[in-house]
Amino acid sequence: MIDILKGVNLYLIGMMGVGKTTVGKLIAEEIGYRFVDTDEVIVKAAGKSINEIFAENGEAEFRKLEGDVLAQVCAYTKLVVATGGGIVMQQQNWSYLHHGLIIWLDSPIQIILQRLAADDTRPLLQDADMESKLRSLLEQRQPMYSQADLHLIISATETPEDIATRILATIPSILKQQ
Ligand SMILES: Nc1ncnc2c1ncn2[C@@H]1O[C@H](COP(=O)(O)OP(=O)(O)OP(=O)(O)O)[C@@H](O)[C@H]1O
Ligand SMILES: O=C(O)C1=C[C@@H](O)[C@@H](O)[C@H](O)C1
Ligand SMILES: [Mg+2]
Repeated sequence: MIDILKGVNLYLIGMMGVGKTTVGKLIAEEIGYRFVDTDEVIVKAAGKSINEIFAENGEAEFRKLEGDVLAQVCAYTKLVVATGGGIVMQQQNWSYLHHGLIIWLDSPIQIILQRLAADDTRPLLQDADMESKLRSLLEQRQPMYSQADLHLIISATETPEDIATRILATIPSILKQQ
């Protein structure tokens, strides 16, 4: 795997809670790549949580930081990059994502709702009606996510290890198409 990838970065995109961070770490470990999470880099650089950045600086500032981090990250090779769920909405970010292989982790909203019901670390989901909020975000983002090189629909019973294995098994066929 490591040989056929030739150092090309893997970018995981998709909605909040779909498992980009969890699965990304497993893939990186498996193929000997380094793991980077754009959300984690932003939090470290800003010295505050994502909730605090949204509350104190606003979403627009968060999106600017996110774009800056992505621009820096794509200068490196041999990375698995877990991105924030909204990274796909800035057109400029696609010029960076297309430097690597883009993998869309997609799962039914009900699965995401179950996972994030008790999680208050995602400012965009601090809404009385989390389900409607998720649906409306997905509706806006779906056309962008669908520009990925690989679209993986995740079922409720698949473990992060299953998903990582499925991604790695599929990569050779996407590389051939390119
Ligand atoms: N396949 C899975 N099965 C069960 N739980 C999972 C699975 N993948 C992720 N989780 C759990 O769901 C939660 C969200 O996962 P994770 O943080 O990896 O999502 P994310 O896509 O990185 O979200 P964000 O865009 O907000 O960063 C975590 O608690 C994680 O342990
Ligand atoms: O889907 C989104 O817009 C977000 C997802 C998270 O990864 C964080 O980047 C932040 O909570 C925003
Ligand atoms: Mg994440």
